Amino acid sequence: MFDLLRVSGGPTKPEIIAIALSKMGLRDSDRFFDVGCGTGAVSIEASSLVKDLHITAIDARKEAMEVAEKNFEAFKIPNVNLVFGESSEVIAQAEKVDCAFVGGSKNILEVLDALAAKNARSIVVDAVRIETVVRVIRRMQELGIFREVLHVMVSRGVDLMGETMFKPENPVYIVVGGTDKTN
Ligand SMILES: C[S@@+](CC[C@H](N)C(=O)[O-])C[C@H]1O[C@@H](n2cnc3c(N)ncnc32)[C@H](O)[C@@H]1O
Repeated sequence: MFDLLRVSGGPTKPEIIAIALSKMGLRDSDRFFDVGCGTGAVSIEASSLVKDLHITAIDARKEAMEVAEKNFEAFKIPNVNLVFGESSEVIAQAEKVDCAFVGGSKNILEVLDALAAKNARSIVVDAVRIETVVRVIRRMQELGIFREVLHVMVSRGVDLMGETMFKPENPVYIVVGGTDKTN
């Protein structure tokens, strides 16, 4: 997982992916959308959790597409549909969406509207800007799909003269919603 090829903005930190996917409640054969997939790290981890996951990984950057494609090949991820374009438009064309991880904030309100229109069971948004978090919470509340919001801080141990100190990473907000209120 940590030999991933990188692209700016990614990969999402493994600890954040772990929390986000624990909130997702993936099930076998789900149709999972990785919105703003970047390196594809979230899809790669998600595919290890359940059987027969159908992944649609979307990004609007060519360089992210190239990196994600190589990572999916290297990690032998089956059932991935890698799509270049604007996520809200791609989601609107989809037949079914069970779960979505949203790691890109462009057109976030349109993305949420499109996911809600598909009755997505679980939507997990990862954001670092507080303005994005507020917009996402408000829209999810308007759509009747808001579940919870988390503020996650991770400090990583680093060597300091042969001993260990902790260096904090920037806080990340995880907003959880969807039609399923039980997770
Ligand atoms: C922070 S990076 C995502 C990192 C990714 N989760 C990973 O682990 O590598 C955000 C990505 O979302 C993409 N993005 C943002 N908004 C988008 C949208 N509306 N549609 C498609 N891609 C989008 C950006 O191009 C960027 O590659």
